[in-house]
Amino acid sequence: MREERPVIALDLPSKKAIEAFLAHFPSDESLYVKVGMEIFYQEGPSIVSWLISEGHDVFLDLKLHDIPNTVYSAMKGIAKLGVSLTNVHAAGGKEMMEMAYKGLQEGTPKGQSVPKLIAVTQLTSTSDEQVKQEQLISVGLNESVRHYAVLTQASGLDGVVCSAHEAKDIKQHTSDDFVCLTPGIRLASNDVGDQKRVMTPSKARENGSTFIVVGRPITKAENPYTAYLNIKNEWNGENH
Ligand SMILES: O=C(O)c1cc(=O)[nH]c(=O)n1[C@@H]1O[C@H](COP(=O)(O)O)[C@@H](O)[C@H]1O
Repeated sequence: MREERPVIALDLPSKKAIEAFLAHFPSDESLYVKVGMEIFYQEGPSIVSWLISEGHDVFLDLKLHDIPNTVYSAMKGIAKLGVSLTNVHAAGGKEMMEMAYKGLQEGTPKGQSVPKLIAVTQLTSTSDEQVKQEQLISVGLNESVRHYAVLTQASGLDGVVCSAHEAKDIKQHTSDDFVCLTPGIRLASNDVGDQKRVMTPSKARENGSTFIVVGRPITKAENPYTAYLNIKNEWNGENH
């Protein structure tokens, strides 16, 4: 089911910076936030428990990619943190993804729900040219993304990270309820930055994204709450 709240990427250097950022939002507003490498490697798991205790849902984006046994053990630990969603790289392979899922299931404390698990196909900062020339995947980006999505589903995971450009094709080759979490979201007026495959919130909705992830257009905005609402309204088709 489509998540109505854009997931805010908390790509900030410290808990203090996150506190200052969240002060722009009404204190009773429950957000869906993403904890990624930048903040996790500074603050550790306590940043996750703090955000959850503040009433937010957390996507823990650590993009695990290692041998199956290491990913299995890491996921057993992640399962204890109470996050709603987490991820691995599909390039780690089917056995790694299956072990990641097993780790999450075994590590989740009784009575809690198992976090959703998704796999990164091709990063939204990657172009077709890079896929062909740097990764030597001659079939190109679209086919590589589709292949990873089908492999991810066959590994028992809930969905993938992809760009909104590929979401429609992925749903056709997997199923309607297969999660397509799409970063690289920009309003027509926003800077693209290092992203290559970008799309507006309304187009992402049309293409079947389940979640959109938005960082700098909100975190670097003069008024983050207004920027968040603009994106949220467009994502929910409420712009008139
Ligand atoms: O897994 C992710 O969240 C992710 C995958 C991907 O392919 N592309 C991508 O941009 N992301 C993350 O999504 C966020 C996008 O941030 P902005 O480009 O600032 O909106 C960053 O935190 C990235 O780490």
